[in-house]
Amino acid sequence: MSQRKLTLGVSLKMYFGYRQTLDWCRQIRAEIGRRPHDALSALELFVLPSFPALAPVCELLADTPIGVGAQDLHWEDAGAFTGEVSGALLREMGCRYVEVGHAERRRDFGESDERVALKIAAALRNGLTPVLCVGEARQGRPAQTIELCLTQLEAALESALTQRLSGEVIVAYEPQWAIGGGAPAPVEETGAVCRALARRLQQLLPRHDGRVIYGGSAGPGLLTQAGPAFDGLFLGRFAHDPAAFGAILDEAAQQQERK
Ligand SMILES: O=C(CO)COP(=O)(O)O
Repeated sequence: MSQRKLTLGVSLKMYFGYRQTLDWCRQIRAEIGRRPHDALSALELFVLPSFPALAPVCELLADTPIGVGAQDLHWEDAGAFTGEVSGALLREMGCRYVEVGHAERRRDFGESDERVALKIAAALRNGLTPVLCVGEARQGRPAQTIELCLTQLEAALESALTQRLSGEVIVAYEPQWAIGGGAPAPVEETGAVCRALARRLQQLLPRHDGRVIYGGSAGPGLLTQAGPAFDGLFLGRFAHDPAAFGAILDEAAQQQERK
């Protein structure tokens, strides 16, 4: 577990306009540039902007350690699917990651476990690393939460495993009730869920390192507080300030050094 790369991801959701996205990426690039290369080389970093900003963001971040990905994909690689974007296209344009099954997509766009599973398979088939989001809708007892999240994880990987697809999968554990709030869920609870998910992920994909990162009002200070409980963070609003992202980078670098 301690050998896993600490991972920091940011989803910009639909918060920023086009120019704002590019400005933010330039500032993030500057934050990266201010830090010694060695401190960052042990981390895995990715950013997920809106679809129309993907091409310029790929270009802007090409010479940095930050990978780029999309917030969604279709489960087919081509065809009559108006308004959709395929994993094949994402890969072709330089994306390395794709988010699948975020709570907002499950809740607002009716994304079922079956669709999530097909999208995970599409991501792996196209050489993209899926960032699979799981998490409970309401705060419950830890044992219940773990069971629910393990069920979501198994359902999400079912198509990929049946098709014998393999590849790195990053799981983002995001308790839905902690998303968009003022503070993250308590580390004592989320740490146990992350560890249970990591164990199962490694059983399901034994050849991969199976990282489980935490998301839901995550911000500066959380990684230090959580210690080895998380393999990293999936950030939203609290990474909008580039300086806050820089502070989280420093925490991650320090933590990686201690491993
Ligand atoms: O959903 C999230 C990341 O995908 C978390 O968002 P917030 O950190 O803004 O709550």
